[in-house]
Amino acid sequence: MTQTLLESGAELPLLAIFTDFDGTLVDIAETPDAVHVSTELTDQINRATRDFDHAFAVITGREISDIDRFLSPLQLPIAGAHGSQRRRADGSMEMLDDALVSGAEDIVRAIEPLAMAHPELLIEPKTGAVALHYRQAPELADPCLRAMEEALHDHPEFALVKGKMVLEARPTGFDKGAALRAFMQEEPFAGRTPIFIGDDRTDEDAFRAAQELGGVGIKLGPGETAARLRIADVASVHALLRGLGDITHRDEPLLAETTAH
Ligand SMILES: O=P(O)(O)OC[C@H]1O[C@H](O[C@H]2O[C@H](CO)[C@@H](O)[C@H](O)[C@H]2O)[C@H](O)[C@@H](O)[C@@H]1O
Repeated sequence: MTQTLLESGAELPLLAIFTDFDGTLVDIAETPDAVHVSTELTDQINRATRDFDHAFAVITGREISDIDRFLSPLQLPIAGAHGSQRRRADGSMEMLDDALVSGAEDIVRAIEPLAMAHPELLIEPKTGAVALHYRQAPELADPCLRAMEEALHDHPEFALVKGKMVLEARPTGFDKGAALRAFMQEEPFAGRTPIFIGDDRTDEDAFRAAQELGGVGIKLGPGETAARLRIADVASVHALLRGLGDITHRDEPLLAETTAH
């Protein structure tokens, strides 16, 4: 993509970078807590926030507190739990309705019997959302689906979303696309060209939103997608962020000017 932007002869627009976390910034691991976050990655994200004038945000299915813990000491703008939690660039939080918080707690209670009968299953409760993981027991995908569908039957204010070996309940009306649009109305994102990088079905809303706002979606890995561009793997995402940062950062030009003699 860098090449395309440069070859077009146009000036590189000011970019707003949005990225998914699991499967995009870090490789997928066997359990949610087992992901590896290197100090190189936190250093690189720190540098990216500077390169993109702080217009760098994570839009994830995880809780905001989870991402803070993994990327400590960084405190980025983050949309968590698929957009139902949001911390703006100025640090202020968008508050979620109490009814949705207790609705998610109800859903946890409804699926607990299945998880207790099968200790390989993992419930990840979130503020205003719930994930049911079956990576350790793929054969339980169908019973998990039935349990989530039944739990959501009493909670039409929640939608079921399917991720990588996980079923999630998130409040209707919230998704990663809506979160990206909300960021794009605020400083320091407003007026910039959005790029969203993600790897999963739940990222499709954000690919579309970025592209409708004049930017581009970049899908990691195979599979049908609305994203206009693809990238191979997590290492390539890190390289792309580095490369874009290098050509964007105005104080440290990638190419030094030559002195005429
Ligand atoms: O939107 P994302 O940042 O991609 O988050 C999606 C979900 O990621 C986590 O689960 C996934 O990653 C785990 C660790 O690699 C893996 O064990 C699991 O099977 C995946 O589904 C996270 O636990 C969820 O809360 C996120 O919604």
